[in-house]
Amino acid sequence: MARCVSHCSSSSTTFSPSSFKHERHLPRRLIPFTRWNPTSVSNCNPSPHLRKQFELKSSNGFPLNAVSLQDGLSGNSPAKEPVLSKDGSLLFSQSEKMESTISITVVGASGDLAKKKIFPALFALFYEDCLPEHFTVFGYARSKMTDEELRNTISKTLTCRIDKRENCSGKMDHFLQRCFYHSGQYDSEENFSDLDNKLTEKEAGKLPNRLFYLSIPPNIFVDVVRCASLRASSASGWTRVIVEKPFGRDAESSGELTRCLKQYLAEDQIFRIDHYLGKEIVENLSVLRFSNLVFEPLWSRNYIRNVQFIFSEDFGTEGRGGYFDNYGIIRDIMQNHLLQILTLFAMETPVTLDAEDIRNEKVKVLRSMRPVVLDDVTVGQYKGHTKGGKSYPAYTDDPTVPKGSLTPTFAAAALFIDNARWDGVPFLMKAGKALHTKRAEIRVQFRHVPGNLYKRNFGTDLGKATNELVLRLQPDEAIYLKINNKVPGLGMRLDRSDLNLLYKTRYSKEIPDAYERLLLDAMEGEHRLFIRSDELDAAWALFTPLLKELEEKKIAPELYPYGSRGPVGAHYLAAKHNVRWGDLSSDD
Ligand SMILES: NC(=O)C1=CN([C@@H]2O[C@H](COP(=O)(O)OP(=O)(O)OC[C@H]3O[C@@H](n4cnc5c(N)ncnc54)[C@H](OP(=O)(O)O)[C@@H]3O)[C@@H](O)[C@H]2O)C=CC1
Ligand SMILES: O=C1O[C@H](COP(=O)(O)O)[C@@H](O)[C@H](O)[C@H]1O
Repeated sequence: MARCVSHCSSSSTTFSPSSFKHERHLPRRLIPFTRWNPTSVSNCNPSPHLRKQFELKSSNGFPLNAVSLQDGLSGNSPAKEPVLSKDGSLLFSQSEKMESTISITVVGASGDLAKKKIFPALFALFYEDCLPEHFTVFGYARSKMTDEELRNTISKTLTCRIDKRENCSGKMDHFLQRCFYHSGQYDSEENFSDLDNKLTEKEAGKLPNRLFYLSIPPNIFVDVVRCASLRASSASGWTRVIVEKPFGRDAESSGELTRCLKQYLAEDQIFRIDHYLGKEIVENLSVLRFSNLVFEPLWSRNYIRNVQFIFSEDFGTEGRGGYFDNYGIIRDIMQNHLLQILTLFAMETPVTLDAEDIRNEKVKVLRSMRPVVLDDVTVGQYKGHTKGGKSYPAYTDDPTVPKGSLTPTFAAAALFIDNARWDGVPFLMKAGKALHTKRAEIRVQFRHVPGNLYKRNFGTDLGKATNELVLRLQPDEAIYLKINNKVPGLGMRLDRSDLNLLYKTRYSKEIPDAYERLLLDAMEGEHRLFIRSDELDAAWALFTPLLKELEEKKIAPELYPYGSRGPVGAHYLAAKHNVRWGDLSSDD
């Protein structure tokens, strides 16, 4: 982060804060409810007329046009307040209905994430008619490439998510024709000026809105934001920046990064992405809790014994060892993905579904939590293993990983929320690479039924008699509840069954990738699924002391074989808190 510090200090005298044009937000309640159709949220497909009027909908279901029209005030003229008609709909003058366009610049377009996730997500949005009529996609990186070469590269990863989709190849061609490439350095204002010229040309006099996606290593975030803000931000529309993790390595470096970004951007222009927040089941977590009477009353220490957040991958760092070794599994998965889900799980009912109301509740959870302590953590690292004649490498066999590295590829931790709702309930996290399976899930283990009448029928293992609610994020999205029931017949034998909502059998429509939802929300200016700076600070405050201690004390991770269930230390940790990992139980 040393570079960031120098930019910050030098820029504070040179540039005015927030060179990007600030956004103005229309209070959500001013958006006419008659036009909010929640059932169409995931199904863009607006009529061509609506698309012309920029009728995008975010995952919250709000139409975009209300935002884009008022965002599109030209120059520095003061914000015009929207006028409400008698029926509550918004009135705009004809001159304000200027056609707008969005330019999406993927910075780091030659990289892995851009190819694997960002371009395919943009194409999927285009395929589903979720992008506005006028849009352009630019790739930006140092690699030399022509427009055609970029199109060739990204065409290899574009897929119509379901086979045999109509017009897929035609739509791909149309999409690719909107994709362009500009080669430049990340710290060159001149190169960003050239990009600005190209963007302006493609915007063809329409109201320009610009979205930059920073799909680059974090040490160049601030350079890019500086150059883009000074040379390539929109003069009259909005400018927004999506920032990929990692947001620093600890509280200090993250705070420094935030300060540097805020030299050029207002908080509402920054979209800190955590792609787990865009996953379907994570979106469903709040719906499950707050729209079903049967769950919310149980959602507390009175009925819940423990909650588990589990992430496992059945492959190692493969190719990303260089990045990973500087971060480790706690920063890569726990401090962000799992902690974000935990806050959504544990938060109080927000006042509304607005981004600020939700994020306020999430911050309260984080601030009520105890910092994680070493005694409540176990770390591991995978070692080489041979199975069925096939050899699997150790983490330290990766040529980009320093020999003797102590970086954990596995961690388990117990966390606690010291508030009235969750006092004493262990929230366990477990995350690991090169394990026996790939999955991510939330498991909620409920308490025993008091004075259980059927104790006799369960035998001695009362742990099995309790209910467990599982939200499986991946693979095969599902929500299931383990219940006890009687085996049919004349006897009285009890069984354990799943009430199972398995998405693939319930819904024929395919589930969008998390990046689709998040990109759409960023275009809409919807921050609900992005991380606010105070959330980030609070998240780092929980993990920084632990991370420092692990590094200072050079804690050696427990080795576990590639493809195994992880180190045995995770079981001791769970047992210490009277917990059994649900994913390892025999009836799962
Ligand atoms: N890949 C993934 O699955 C995930 C990635 N991320 C994050 O997203 C961002 C992008 O990831 P990913 O695409 O894997 O990253 P890459 O390492 O592939 O980098 C992206 C591009 O940045 C340029 N670049 C790479 N290293 C440097 C450097 N040291 N200095 C200057 N430019 C460099 C390269 O482009 P060129 O040389 O052409 O300029 C490269 O193609 C990172 O912040 C990463 O942590 C987050 C979640 C998952
Ligand atoms: O952010 C990251 O996520 C991926 C896992 O994402 P998923 O959506 O495939 O579950 C992980 O592999 C990577 O290490 C991490 O940086």
